[in-house]
Amino acid sequence: MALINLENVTMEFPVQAWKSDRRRSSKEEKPIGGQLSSGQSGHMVVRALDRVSLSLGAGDRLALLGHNGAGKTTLLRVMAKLFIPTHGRVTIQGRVAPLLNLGFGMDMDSTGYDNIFIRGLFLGMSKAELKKKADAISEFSELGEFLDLPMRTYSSGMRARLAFAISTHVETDILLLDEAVATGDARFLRKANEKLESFARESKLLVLASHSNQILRDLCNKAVLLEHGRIKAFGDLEEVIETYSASAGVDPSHG
Ligand SMILES: Nc1ncnc2c1ncn2[C@@H]1O[C@H](COP(=O)(O)OP(=O)(O)OP(=O)(O)O)[C@@H](O)[C@H]1O
Repeated sequence: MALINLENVTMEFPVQAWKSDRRRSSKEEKPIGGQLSSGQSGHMVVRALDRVSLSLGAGDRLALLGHNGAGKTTLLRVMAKLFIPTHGRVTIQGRVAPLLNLGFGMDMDSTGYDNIFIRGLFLGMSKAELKKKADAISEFSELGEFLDLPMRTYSSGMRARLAFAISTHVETDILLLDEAVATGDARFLRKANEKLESFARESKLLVLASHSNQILRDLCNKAVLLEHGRIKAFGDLEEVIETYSASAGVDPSHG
């Protein structure tokens, strides 16, 4: 079973007392960020998502498009239940694998090998499942003897390799992906991208945020365009890419 249902979801972040005398002419103004305003309590808030309603089921591979700060990552985090929305309802059915922040659920003082179990359990895998998969994960990470050393001794690329290897070996119904997760050296990056593609194709429901039309075209069949936290367009991927490209004044065949 794979289902995501969002009803009127609004996400506001309180921000420090904020005062800006900046004035921008409408000519200069480019879309950026969520909506800055005064919230119900009178404190300043950034409204990152504004009454978002969305219903997704098995077979849907949704691309999230939008300018910097449009709300893509916030939406993924709400779907992963890492953020509880300020208003609205989120219903998720099925096992969720969030590939949003690869560092979540890792213990820097434990060895790389132990972290396979720590992060694997955090992602919802059972001990028995992890025992079966530990060798494949170790092999995919290519960390060899380094797996017996504490993670704090790893370079950031080595940490990313291990986190990536663990996350992509989870059996899942729903995969939530932020494009920024694939990292490492050039050779590992190629291998990581191939793994990501096969992982995305196997998962029943995929939501992917990316600024690369090529990646979105490879993996997705539907799209949402967000603008200042609101859904501006939803539907066929090519049509939404066209709408976004037209509003940003760029060629849809690029990127
Ligand atoms: N923890 C936070 N505290 C305050 N504001 C936040 C927080 N997280 C996100 N925001 C704000 O919410 C808005 C949406 O941010 P989000 O990261 O979801 O955008 P995005 O579409 O993923 O952007 P990008 O393409 O640049 O990664 C932005 O205005 C951002 O400043």
